[in-house]
Amino acid sequence: MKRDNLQLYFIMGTSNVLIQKPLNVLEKALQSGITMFQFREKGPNTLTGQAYENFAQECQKLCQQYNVPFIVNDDVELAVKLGADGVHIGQEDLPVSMVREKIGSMILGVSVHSQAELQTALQYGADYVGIGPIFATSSKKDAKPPSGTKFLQQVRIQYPELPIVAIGGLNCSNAHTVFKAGADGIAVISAICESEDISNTISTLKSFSILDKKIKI
Ligand SMILES: Cc1ncc(COP(=O)(O)OP(=O)(O)O)c(N)n1
Ligand SMILES: Cc1nc(C(=O)O)sc1CCOP(=O)(O)O
Ligand SMILES: [Mg+2]
Repeated sequence: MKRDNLQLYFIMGTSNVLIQKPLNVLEKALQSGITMFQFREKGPNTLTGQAYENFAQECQKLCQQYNVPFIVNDDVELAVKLGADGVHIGQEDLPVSMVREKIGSMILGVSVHSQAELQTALQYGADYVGIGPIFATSSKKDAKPPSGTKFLQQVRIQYPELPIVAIGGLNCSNAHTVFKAGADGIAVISAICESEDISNTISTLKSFSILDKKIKI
């Protein structure tokens, strides 16, 4: 996995999309330039059983068409079954060591909030870390209190080459703060799911990254 893949990491499940069809939102986001996708079917009235698996597969197929990595949140068995590109886990999920054993060389993303969690993630070969919530979020009901950018800045100084994605309450008005703090990218749900103009939102969010700045020069 390259650090560039984290530039604009879109996370979505059916409960995040109220008006449009979830697959239409994903396709529009892919057309508009998201660089990574996480299937996160969590929250109220979520799909289960075969419908859950079918929806995951449809998301995966779309990601493959646009050559964007397809990452599964939490569900390691599903990721292995579908041959996903990777898995994202947090501190309440299976231990990092166990997940690495189950997924082999697939991409492994781990949420970290402290030095201890970071060291464990690195010890077992996390490919990237997720740091958040930076700002308040309404998309994760059990989210920790907003952390701001201090920990993110510390981790960047400590590990200049580590792929880091920031998450939690990020939008077109505040995303610049996390790129400035050293994040390679941002992970968002509501900024895209609730956008009235997905294409414009995505180009604005990406414009804060150094990758887009390099292209413009
Ligand atoms: C990119 C990214 N970062 C953090 C998270 C949060 O993971 P986790 O703490 O396991 O919470 P859930 O998403 O499982 O509710 C994430 N999913 N993605
Ligand atoms: C899935 C998730 N994880 C978080 C964390 O802090 O670990 S915050 C979050 C929700 C992000 O959604 P939005 O972009 O709508 O704030
Ligand atoms: Mg999790």
